[in-house]
Amino acid sequence: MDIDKKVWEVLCSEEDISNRLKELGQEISDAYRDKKLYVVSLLRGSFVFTADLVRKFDIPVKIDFMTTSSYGHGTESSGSVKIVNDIKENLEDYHVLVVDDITDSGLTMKYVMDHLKTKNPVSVKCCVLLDKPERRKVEIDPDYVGFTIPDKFVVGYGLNYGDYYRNIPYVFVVTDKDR
Ligand SMILES: O=P(O)(O)OC[C@H]1O[C@H](OP(=O)(O)OP(=O)(O)O)[C@H](O)[C@@H]1O
Ligand code: HPA
Repeated sequence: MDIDKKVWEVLCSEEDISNRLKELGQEISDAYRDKKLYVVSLLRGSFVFTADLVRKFDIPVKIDFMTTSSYGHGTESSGSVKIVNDIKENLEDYHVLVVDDITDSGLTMKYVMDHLKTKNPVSVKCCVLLDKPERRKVEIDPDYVGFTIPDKFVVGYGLNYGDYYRNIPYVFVVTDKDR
């Protein structure tokens, strides 16, 4: 993708994201009140979303990070998910909530949730900012979703293209200038 020959179309503005995160934060706080909650955030893409989301919780929470990788520099999943860095803590007493920026093919979230279940937590659910159900390759239906989006490659707010643009504070779609 030659980014200079493209236009950026905003899909989720900073205001859209901020408003939706307040709702999600409240919903998740209500669901896990009086439960031991452990957020497992999937690096690198989820660092922005996780930082903003957990600050909307009004309940105590432990937070740790796993690093997963499947896309490399491209716009298509390699089909195989690698856990580059795993959780070290014993999760047996905890309700785990996996937080990621996007569920696309679903391969990453399915693989990580299956992996975390082997650590015998009380429960495992997931929360994603963006859900792209048209691209699913495995069956997975995220428990908490910020926005359901069409089948477009999206960038910004943690999501990268060629390792850039993660720092853009909104989500945008890149399209051809002459379309
Ligand atoms: O549903 P899927 O098709 O598996 O795609 C979703 C995953 O792909 C991206 O991660 P990536 O492997 O690109 O690593 P990154 O988090 O470092 O960007 C994204 O952050 C999700 O974790
Ligand atoms: O649409 C996307 N954009 C950026 N990274 C991604 N990883 C999976 N899908 C996407």
